Amino acid sequence: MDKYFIIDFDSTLTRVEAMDLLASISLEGKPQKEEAESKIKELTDLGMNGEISFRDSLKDRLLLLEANKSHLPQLITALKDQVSISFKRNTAFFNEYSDKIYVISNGFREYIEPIVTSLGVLPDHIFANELIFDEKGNIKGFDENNPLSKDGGKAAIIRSLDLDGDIYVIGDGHNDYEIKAAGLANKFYAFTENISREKVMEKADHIAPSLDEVLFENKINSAISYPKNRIKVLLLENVHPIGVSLLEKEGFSVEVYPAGLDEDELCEKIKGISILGLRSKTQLSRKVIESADRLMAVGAFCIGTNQIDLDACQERGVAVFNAPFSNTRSVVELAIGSIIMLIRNIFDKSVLMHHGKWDKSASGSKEIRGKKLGLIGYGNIGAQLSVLAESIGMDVYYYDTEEKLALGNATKLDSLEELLAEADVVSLHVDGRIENTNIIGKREFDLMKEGVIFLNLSRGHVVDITALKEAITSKKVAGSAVDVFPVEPKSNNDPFENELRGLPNIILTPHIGGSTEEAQVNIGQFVPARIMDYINTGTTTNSVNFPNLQLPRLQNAHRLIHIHKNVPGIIAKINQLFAEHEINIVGQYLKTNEKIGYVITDIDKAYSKDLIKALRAIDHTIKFRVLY
Ligand SMILES: NC(=O)C1=CN([C@@H]2O[C@H](COP(=O)(O)OP(=O)(O)OC[C@H]3O[C@@H](n4cnc5c(N)ncnc54)[C@H](O)[C@@H]3O)[C@@H](O)[C@H]2O)C=CC1
Ligand SMILES: O=C(O)C(=O)COP(=O)(O)O
Repeated sequence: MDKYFIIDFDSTLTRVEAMDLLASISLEGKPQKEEAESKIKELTDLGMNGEISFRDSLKDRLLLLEANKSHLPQLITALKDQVSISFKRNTAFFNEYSDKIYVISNGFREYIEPIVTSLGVLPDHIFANELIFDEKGNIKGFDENNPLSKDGGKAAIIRSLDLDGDIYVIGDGHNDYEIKAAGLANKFYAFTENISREKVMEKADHIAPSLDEVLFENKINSAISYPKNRIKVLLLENVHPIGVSLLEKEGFSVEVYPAGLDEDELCEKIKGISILGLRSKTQLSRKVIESADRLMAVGAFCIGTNQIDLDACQERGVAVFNAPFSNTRSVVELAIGSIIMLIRNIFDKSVLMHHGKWDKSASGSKEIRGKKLGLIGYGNIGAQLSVLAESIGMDVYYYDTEEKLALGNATKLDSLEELLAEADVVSLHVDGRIENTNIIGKREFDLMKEGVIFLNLSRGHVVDITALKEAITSKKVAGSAVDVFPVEPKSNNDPFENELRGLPNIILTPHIGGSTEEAQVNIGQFVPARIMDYINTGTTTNSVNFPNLQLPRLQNAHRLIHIHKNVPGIIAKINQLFAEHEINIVGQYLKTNEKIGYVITDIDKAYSKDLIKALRAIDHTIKFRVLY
């Protein structure tokens, strides 16, 4: 059975309503511009939602336009730029199916024809209204005999075409749905790439956020291998709205959840999810990863990735990305602020003041100038804190298990013990690997100077909390700032339980080291960009568990992405298959790490389904996908 596609013009084939655009051109410089434009928009919506008759809407809008023939070339040029993105990328569909595609619009042929014929639509497959001009070229009305100027006009056209086959209508308006309502179409696709009208979506057989979705549903080759709206994204823990909107703009179906989820909840929720976004709270365990059936990528919208079982992700071919330095500065500023507050006992004094007590005294209050800051962990945060602390007069010492360049005048120490004995202020900035559990406990506090200031803004499990409590109670530690805890509440509605509560000169903060607007915006932009690069091109730059490959944009080729266990001979097997299928390789990129191999092969356009089957069947294949 042949399939016919009936496509609407305004807000479907183009991103805008042509009449709105014409109004902005014809009313340019006129005092009534603003008022007229908003009335035109209102009338368009009323008509599109089926709340007033289409004819009335059209008539009233034309009157408000005050347009002239001379405005049309400008309108056509502007509209060419406004062809909907998914239509623009699917010109192959228009060429291949030209005898099956009709554009039926209540708009006007004068501007529709030049736009849609340039896409490949045949002139006699375009049905639209026609303008009437007066002798000065002013638009004075429309041809009232044209069926499209009347309500039910689209259905009348379809009836007259008498098409022999299945009819699929793609449009954003109520008048498109009317074709289906008249029993003249097999399916009505509500097209939502440009505008989503609730009333129209309610009536639709299928919501199509892009033309790719319609083509995919009808098993027609589209310009992209898989419609983006079918890729489900789940974002947990209040990811910044900018991150949400970037992923939505990309066309993914995004669900957001404000808090973390525990293991069992996540095992359920992760089903069907292709991209998971989380922050420091959500534990992404092996059990969760094994419950996932479509997971391709994980975005940690933070620095730390210790909450994610990276090995399990790797074994399942799930690439993990993070934002390694988007909130670094925020943590550093909190550390500097905390050191000054603690060394002056400001918090306790402030609490006393709130209780009406005036305790003016210099006893126990010091400057930070000339004090020794001991940094444990000299990574991104440690190193930046080193620079800032030095610039306000501290003497910086650091200890890192890896060889690190000393910045400014910082002094590298060879052991943790040396550092603990030296520092007036100890600040922890190690990563959250499991081996770092309780690296600071009773023994380490004992090694510190009397009256030391101690900060942990890294991860909760690296400090033995009971030992810290004892060190504070015994006055060994004179002040402490703790931002991270072995157990943290799942959301703002859950209580905070910890034995450090109520101790003197201790600043407790709810894991907000990275919680500044600047940092969250940075992260919200950084992580989606990495994920989109990965999904669209296979690029793995900044992935924390995949071999890092920066790939060129795909041009006129198919990209085959093969992830496999790193065992000998896989690449040979892949290439042998290409040779057997007489496939010309345009480019090939390979990188491995200890566990997996990542091979990207760009090939000429033609390939058979058998080749894809054979590639998937290679032993030790973890994941395989095709991009084109
Ligand atoms: N409180 C908060 O909101 C935030 C906390 N963080 C946490 O801060 C920590 C540091 O972050 P970055 O500096 O970006 O990480 P990084 O990975 O750049 O630096 C960590 C450094 O610690 C060193 N290291 C690891 N174990 C060590 C040990 N036992 N002894 C001495 N050195 C050790 C590593 O060699 C590395 O140089 C991480 O745990 C991260 O998760 C990060 C951002 C915000
Ligand atoms: O970036 C990190 O590693 C942090 O600890 C900050 O985590 P958050 O995004 O606040 O859950």
